[in-house]
Amino acid sequence: MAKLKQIIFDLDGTLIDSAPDLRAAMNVVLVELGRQPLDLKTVIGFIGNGVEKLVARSLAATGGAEAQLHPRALELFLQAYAKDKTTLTRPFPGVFECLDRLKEAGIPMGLCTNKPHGPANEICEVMGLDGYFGVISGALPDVPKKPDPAPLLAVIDALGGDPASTVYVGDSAVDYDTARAAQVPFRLYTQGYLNRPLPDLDPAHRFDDWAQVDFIPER
Ligand SMILES: O=C(O)COP(=O)(O)O
Ligand SMILES: [Mg+2]
Repeated sequence: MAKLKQIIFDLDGTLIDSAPDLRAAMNVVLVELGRQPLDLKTVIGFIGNGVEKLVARSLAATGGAEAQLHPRALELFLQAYAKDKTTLTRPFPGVFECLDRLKEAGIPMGLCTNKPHGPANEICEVMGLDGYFGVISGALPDVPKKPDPAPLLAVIDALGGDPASTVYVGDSAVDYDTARAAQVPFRLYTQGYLNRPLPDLDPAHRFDDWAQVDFIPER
């Protein structure tokens, strides 16, 4: 890898443990539709490809994802999540200390998430994460999502860097696929929402503790 110039993070399952609020909002929808609520582990398995997929997978798991039901379920989900985005959400241990170290080292940082752009920005603000990032990029309608490399490449560009000297830090196979497609070095946080094994990923490129990880060893 070229000398690290900038670092970009995924949000859900990487910096924040947001699944409990995603599950709560999803269960508001399911109960409203007369379906059974889902447990946390099941919902975690559905996170990573954006809210449209989360809703579709939750419908499929509770009686069927009829195409005509999806838009209404998505609208109900977004309403419920807008009301209650951070009540049960917490940063993973050591995240802020790590971001502080990188900020002190003068490393430009960005965020690239499949969470919708509005909620992603609001959550970062409420949780005090917004001050670390030069760019916060969330999902927008009709714009490709990860694993398409476009959103990650756009953040790299906006920060003024290039793929080879960037690290993308994520928790999912979607993030891994995105980094590969963008030819960006990748680090996996193993305590997030990984729902597909990544046998090709070098063990040295995985970490399970934000307090221990050193993204800039070549300093
Ligand atoms: O919204 C999702 O499905 C996942 O969001 P993430 O890209 O921050 O992990
Ligand atoms: Mg994630």
